[in-house]
Amino acid sequence: MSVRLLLVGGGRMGEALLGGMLAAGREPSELAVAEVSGARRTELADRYPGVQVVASPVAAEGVVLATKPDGIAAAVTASVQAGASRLLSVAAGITCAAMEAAAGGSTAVVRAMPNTPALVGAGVTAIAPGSTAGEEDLAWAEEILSAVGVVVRVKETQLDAVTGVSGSGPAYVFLVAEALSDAGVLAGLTRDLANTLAFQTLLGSSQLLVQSADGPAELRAAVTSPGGTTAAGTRELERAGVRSAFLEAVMAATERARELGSA
Ligand SMILES: NC(=O)C1=CN([C@@H]2O[C@H](COP(=O)(O)OP(=O)(O)OC[C@H]3O[C@@H](n4cnc5c(N)ncnc54)[C@H](OP(=O)(O)O)[C@@H]3O)[C@@H](O)[C@H]2O)C=CC1
Ligand SMILES: O=C(O)[C@@H]1CCC=N1
Repeated sequence: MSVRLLLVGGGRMGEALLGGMLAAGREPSELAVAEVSGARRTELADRYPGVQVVASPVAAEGVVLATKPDGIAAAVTASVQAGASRLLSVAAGITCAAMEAAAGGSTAVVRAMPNTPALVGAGVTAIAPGSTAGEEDLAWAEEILSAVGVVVRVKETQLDAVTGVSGSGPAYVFLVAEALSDAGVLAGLTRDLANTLAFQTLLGSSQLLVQSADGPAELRAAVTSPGGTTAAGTRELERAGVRSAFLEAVMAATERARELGSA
């Protein structure tokens, strides 16, 4: 009997999607994971009882491809041979045209760029259709991905930039969290206390940003008292080129996504 959804590649992103979908109420028996690593299969089977964990693709109504970009073509071929008629890839850089060529038929392809906060239902994913994918295929992808966060539709040409901003973005935020905590320790706080302050500050600021009618510049102004502590701290961030570093980071990640697609 075929499962409703097969995930090919049970690594970090694959597990984030799997965990997010289960937390959102998907039945484990609807899901299967194909994963080449035996050790990883054991981990996944232990962590997600009821989900079928296999070494290679099995028959499924739809397939989510979450291998590394250089493994996508082979995973497409294996999934189509196992009977998939609809594919959703989360791989950075790999174009719909490349996947359609590997599928070699009328398989509908949707390309997506999610991020790991999917694991806690707070992801954001951009999706774009391949040449034969229609409204039903996009709605199918949205149903899967909206279980783990916000979904937006974009043009495929925008997906490499999306990768630079939100696909890779959690890593930049975690780096900020580490740095803020390290700074607290430098200023004399214990690590536990510095972590609590840094992490809750990121969480609270994000919630304020999405709930407020004000944008980031207004919210930052509200923290910055004339002649006060925040202005003194912000001067150091500007002096160190933090704003420019973010611009360069996103451009470098966007360019790397393009390279992965042309390799
Ligand atoms: N991590 C992230 O935050 C995000 C990742 N992505 C995309 O998700 C994809 C996966 O990334 P990530 O999870 O970080 O990588 P991982 O290396 O953690 O996961 C990939 C997994 O797929 C396995 N695998 C490789 N080939 C096959 C195959 N043919 N069949 C089944 N399993 C296979 C790998 O095994 P082995 O290691 O033994 O090869 C590995 O366990 C990438 O394409 C990436 O661009 C997209 C958005 C965010
Ligand atoms: O680092 C990567 O290539 C993947 C794609 C986006 C986030 N992680």
